[in-house]
Amino acid sequence: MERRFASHPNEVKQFDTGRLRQEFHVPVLFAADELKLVLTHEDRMIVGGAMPVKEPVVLATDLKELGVTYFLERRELGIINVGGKGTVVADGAEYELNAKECLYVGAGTKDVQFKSADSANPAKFYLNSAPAHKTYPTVKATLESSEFADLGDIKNSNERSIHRLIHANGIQSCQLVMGLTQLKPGNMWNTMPAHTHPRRMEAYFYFELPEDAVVVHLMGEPKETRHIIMRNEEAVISPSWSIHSGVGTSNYTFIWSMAGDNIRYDDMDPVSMKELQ
Ligand SMILES: O=C[C@H](O)[C@@H](O)CC(=O)C(=O)O
Ligand SMILES: [Zn+2]
Repeated sequence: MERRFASHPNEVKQFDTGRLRQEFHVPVLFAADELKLVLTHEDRMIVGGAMPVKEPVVLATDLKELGVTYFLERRELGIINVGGKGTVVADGAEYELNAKECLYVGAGTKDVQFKSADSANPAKFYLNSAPAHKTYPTVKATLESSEFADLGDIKNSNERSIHRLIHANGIQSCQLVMGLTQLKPGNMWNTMPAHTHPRRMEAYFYFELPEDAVVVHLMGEPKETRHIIMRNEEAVISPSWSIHSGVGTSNYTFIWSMAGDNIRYDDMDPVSMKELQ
C-alpha cells in the first residue's frame, strides 16, 4: 500500500507539474491478480483497485499498514465494478456485480475477496475505504435503483446524470459518500460551477475515456487553480480546500467518493464563476 500525506494549500501553490502529480494523481489501479491501494492522509481515504484474472484477489492488510488484524476491522468499503462481470465475496456471501454496479461492505466484515466471471474480460473493482466505527449492512446498489439527477445543459457542454449510491438518502455509511456521474455525448465539463467542501475530501476516478482522450482536471483553491492531465482509469485526490472539476477532450464517466464529517450529498460551498482564478 502506498501512503500519501495531506497537504497545505500554501505549500501546494509552489508545486510544479511533477510534484502535483506525485501528491494527487493516482495512476494504474488495475494489474492482473493484484490489490493496489493508495492511502491518503486526507481524511484517511483509501483509493484502490482489484483486477482478478487467474485467481481471486483478497482484501488483505497487515499490522504495519493499518494496525489491525483484518482490513475492515475499523473501516468501511465502497466498490464499483468498471470491468467485466465479477463477484465480491464478503464473509462467504456472494454479490455479483456487473459494470457500474456498487457494493457497500460494512465494518467488521473479516474476509473480502474479488473474483472475475471471465478471465478474458476481467472485472475491475474500483475501491474506496474510510475509517468507520459502526457496522452498517452490506448492500448492493445499481444505477437503476439509485437516486439520480440529470443536470447541466448542452449549451454549457455539461449535460450529465449524477447517480448517488452511498449517501444520506441511499446506502447508509459512517462517512463514505460515493456515486457515479455519466456525461452525455458531446458534453465535456463536470462540476462547473465548481465547489469546495471543507468538511470532507473527495477523490475522482475517470473512466470510459477513449485511448487518446484526456481530462484536464482542475484543482486548487478557487483563486489559485492548477490542472492535472488525466487519462482513462486514473484517479485524483482532492483535499477539502480544493475545487475538483474537469473538462475532457471527449465525454467520459467518473466515480466520486468522499470522506469526512457528514454524508449529505448536497453539503457543498459553491464557487461563483467570478471568483475563479
Ligand atoms: O461533491 C460532489 C461531487 O463533486 C460530484 O458529485 C460532482 C459531480 O458529479 C458533477 O458535478 O458532475
Ligand atoms: Zn465535491
